[in-house]
Amino acid sequence: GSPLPTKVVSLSKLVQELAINGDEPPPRYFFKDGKDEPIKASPLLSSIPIIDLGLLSSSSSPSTKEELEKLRSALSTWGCFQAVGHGISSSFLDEVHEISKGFFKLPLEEKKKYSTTVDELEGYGNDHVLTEEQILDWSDRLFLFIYPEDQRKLKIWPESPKGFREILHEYSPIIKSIAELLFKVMARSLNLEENSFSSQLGERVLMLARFNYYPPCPRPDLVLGMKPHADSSVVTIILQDKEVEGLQLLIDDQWVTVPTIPHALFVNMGDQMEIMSNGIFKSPVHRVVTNSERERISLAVFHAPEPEKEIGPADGLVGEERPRLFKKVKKYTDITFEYFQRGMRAIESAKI
Ligand SMILES: O=C(O)CCC(=O)C(=O)O
Ligand SMILES: [Fe+2]
Repeated sequence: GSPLPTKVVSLSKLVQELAINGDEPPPRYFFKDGKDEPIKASPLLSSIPIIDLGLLSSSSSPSTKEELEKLRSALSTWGCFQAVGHGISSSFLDEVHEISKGFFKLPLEEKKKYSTTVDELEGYGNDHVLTEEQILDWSDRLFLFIYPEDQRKLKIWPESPKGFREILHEYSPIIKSIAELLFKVMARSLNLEENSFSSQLGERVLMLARFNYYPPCPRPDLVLGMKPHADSSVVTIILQDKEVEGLQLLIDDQWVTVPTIPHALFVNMGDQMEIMSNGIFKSPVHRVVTNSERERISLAVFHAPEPEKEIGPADGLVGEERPRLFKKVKKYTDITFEYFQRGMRAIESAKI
């Protein structure tokens, strides 16, 4: 299994159960106490970069070079981009979205067969509660490890809706190969050897799928779907809801909404990529807001190194003009959960 690093006091109630009657959310969910500014977004001043993966995967042509430059610039300013030209059919992505939705639509008793427990990360549930003060997120989740393949815990892979498992088995290698392509082109964009990042990560990388379900919330001004955080992953690849926005990025101290682009994949850097790139690529702080009318569903896939691998700034990125910013880290994800629940950034602990 995947034991949690810190002592978990309890599991919180499923948000879906709280959302049924449209009652006022309990104060434990109030991210804002009503005294400060309510939760809102600022207008997006420049748009989030859109990168064509098709151009990046072709061999050197002038447009590949241009796209690599665009990628480097996107990752060193925003730390994220919308990926198009990824080669996955729109109908398959729709199927992935539909089965995710289908799972959360199942009766509660059916979903509870896959429930997480106090000492497991995997499964269906909600926030693991570490302290009484912890502010809870307005979302339910289904967490499943998809790699290493021989560690898939099929007994908690939902049997319904029909086709769920098959679709996740099919989606997993596709996302894995996109991540592998990204590691290569990210290295190339920094004039490094193609395997500079992937060789640090090892053969048996961990990949974790998180299906996020955000029910409508009667108090979007006070309650967040997911608290501000940066991902502890190397990269995260998200299939966003096609219709309902909710993801926001913290850019220059302002929260800006990520627009939905049907069938694009939203890619963001995690802290471990910020570390490996010696701070050149940014791991953006983001959050998810709620809305009172519509539910929202997303599927995030997190990519992490083989657990015994130590990762650190790539050699080619450390020099006289660019001092080493980070220590080497190992099992980085284990430390981040506690930082997150305390509202702190784990990457601070890796800084020299
Ligand atoms: O729901 C989303 O779009 C983003 C979710 C997220 O940030 C996460 O799962 O870490
Ligand atoms: Fe995230």
